[in-house]
Amino acid sequence: MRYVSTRGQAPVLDFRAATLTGLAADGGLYLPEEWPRFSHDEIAALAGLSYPETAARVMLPFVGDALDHGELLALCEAAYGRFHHAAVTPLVQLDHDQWLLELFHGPTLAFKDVALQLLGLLFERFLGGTDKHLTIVGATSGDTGSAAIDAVAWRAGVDIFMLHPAGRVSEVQRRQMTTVLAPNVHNIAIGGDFDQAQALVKAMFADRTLADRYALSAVNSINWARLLAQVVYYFYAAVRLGAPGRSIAFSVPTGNFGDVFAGYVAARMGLPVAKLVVATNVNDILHRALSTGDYSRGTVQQTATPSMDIQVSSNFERLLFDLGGRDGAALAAQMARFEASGAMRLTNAQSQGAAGLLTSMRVEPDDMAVAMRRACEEAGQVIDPHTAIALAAARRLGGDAPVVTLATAHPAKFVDAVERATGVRPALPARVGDLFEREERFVTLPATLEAIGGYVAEHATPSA
Ligand SMILES: Cc1ncc(COP(=O)(O)O)c(C=O)c1O
Ligand SMILES: N[C@@H](CCOP(=O)(O)O)C(=O)O
Repeated sequence: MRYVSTRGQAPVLDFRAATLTGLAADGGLYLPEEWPRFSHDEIAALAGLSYPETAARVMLPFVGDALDHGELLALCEAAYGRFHHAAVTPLVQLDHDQWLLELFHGPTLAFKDVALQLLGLLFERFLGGTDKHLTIVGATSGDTGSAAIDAVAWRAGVDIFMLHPAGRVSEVQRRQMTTVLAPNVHNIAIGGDFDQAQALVKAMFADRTLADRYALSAVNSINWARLLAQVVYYFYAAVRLGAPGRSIAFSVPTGNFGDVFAGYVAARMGLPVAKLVVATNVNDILHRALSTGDYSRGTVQQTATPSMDIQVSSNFERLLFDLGGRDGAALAAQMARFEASGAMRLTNAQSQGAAGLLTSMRVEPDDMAVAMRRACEEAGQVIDPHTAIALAAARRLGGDAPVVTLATAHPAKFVDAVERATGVRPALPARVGDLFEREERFVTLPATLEAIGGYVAEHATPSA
């Protein structure tokens, strides 16, 4: 399988190189040259497989000769062996046609673990036997950071520099990152919002001297391997609910558009997906783009769903590329317009293509709180605020097919918002129970390339 950049100018790579590279050298994002298709029978054959077995089957067509089936399966077994539920991502029924897919049973209690536990192992595997040193630079609005740190802390040959917006992540989220005191972990709080952190990460990749000298790599969903691992749970859930014999809808709390794009990939591979509901909070750029064609940045507002406080959604670029005829030059021009002015319009092909599968909704804070309360009172489920955004949208836009809402985080990560809405104060699982006693370590830096790039250059190890 070969990987091409959405902006058409970067070298075409294989799976191993795309995984280690992260962002493409032309500023674009890597995508497979074509979508592998699963037949009806191949999807049916996933029934009854364990999560790691499903993962290996679904991902194998994408890895080319980087790994054979046995090697990929062994990595999946190791990654998902760290989850605290036998099903890895269990389904919970709320009522006759509404389901939750619990994605938060990994080490850091959010869906990011599903991809990052595997990505950590892929990095190790692909670097094994070389003296290459990798420098991961990442941005987080709360959950990617801790999951990535957990996945690579203490590993030889890798340093991680993780930027988070100071004061804009929950206390649990911050402590999950800053209490990991491994020497290869560097937490940086920036004065700014997530969009600024993400822009700084992309600017570091654009500085080719820095990127090449330190072999920069990504753990955000700009890295294709992140998304690939997230495709798996769409298959896993849909097959459990009757696919390929019936279509399943998914509702996804959306910020950087990675999770929902993974659902789009599953549909392109042949999974019968009735629809994908893109649920946003008041930072609604994606809802506006999908409902009116206007992709224009607003100011990031702080909400009770901090992980979705994002106005520039990296992976939307992948969707626009795929729906717009995979024309790298045209997409590069469209993105340049957006980067220069903060606004651009979707083409007819992009809008109409999206409308065939995606529908969207902006969920207001009160409706989010109602969704939390209702899940608690009617189904005995305490859900986190991000999940509640998607559940509120699922109830409004679901339609006839069964709807699976992705439950992206454990409610104890956002304990104050959950308590306000439900009166219940969920406890952290015992495995992270001493989080508030642990020592924290991070630096605070201005949100400038000079400050952040300088810090990375000072503390990173040059690649061999
Ligand atoms: C708990 C939670 N829900 C939803 C999202 C949004 O997911 P995505 O950025 O893939 O759209 C995030 C952040 O990624 C998150 O941490
Ligand atoms: N919500 C995310 C933001 C980064 O998204 P990613 O999927 O691109 O890593 C977070 O929790 O950090």
